[in-house]
Amino acid sequence: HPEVIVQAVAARDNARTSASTKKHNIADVRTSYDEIFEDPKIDAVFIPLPNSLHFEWAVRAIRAGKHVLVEKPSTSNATEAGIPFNLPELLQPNAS
Ligand SMILES: NC(=O)C1=CN([C@@H]2O[C@H](COP(=O)(O)OP(=O)(O)OC[C@H]3O[C@@H](n4cnc5c(N)ncnc54)[C@H](OP(=O)(O)O)[C@@H]3O)[C@@H](O)[C@H]2O)C=CC1
Ligand SMILES: O=C1OC[C@@H](O)[C@H](O)[C@H]1O
Repeated sequence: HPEVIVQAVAARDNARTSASTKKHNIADVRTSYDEIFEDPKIDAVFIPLPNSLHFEWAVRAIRAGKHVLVEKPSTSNATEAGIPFNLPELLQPNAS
């Protein structure tokens, strides 16, 4: 979409990630997910981590005030599934 800018990518292996981001003209590579959450220029995050990490990082992202697109399955069990969609942050205007 022309209004979407991929601002940054965060991953554990900076050298490997840089090869990929260069190919896609993404200049900004971070080594921690928290750096993404702390950046006010970033409105939304995409979470393509292994399944077991989806819940933890989706909740952290929502709590950081980001819009979240999380890969499926969004959580690992029924208990986790009830939590992200009921966080107080999602009651804020423009939350989704
Ligand atoms: N493959 C499939 O058939 C399907 C996948 N999905 C979802 O799509 C997304 C991408 O899938 P896929 O590429 O197979 O996922 P992978 O599990 O292969 O890759 C996920 C990435 O997460 C990063 N990562 C961060 N922490 C860890 C960790 N502790 N252990 C392993 N990787 C870690 C790695 O990136 P780095 O090394 O750069 O940090 C890794 O490349 C996932 O969210 C998955 O749940 C959904 C449906 C089907
Ligand atoms: O294989 C896959 O990995 C990524 C997912 O978004 C996709 O739906 C799935 O088929």
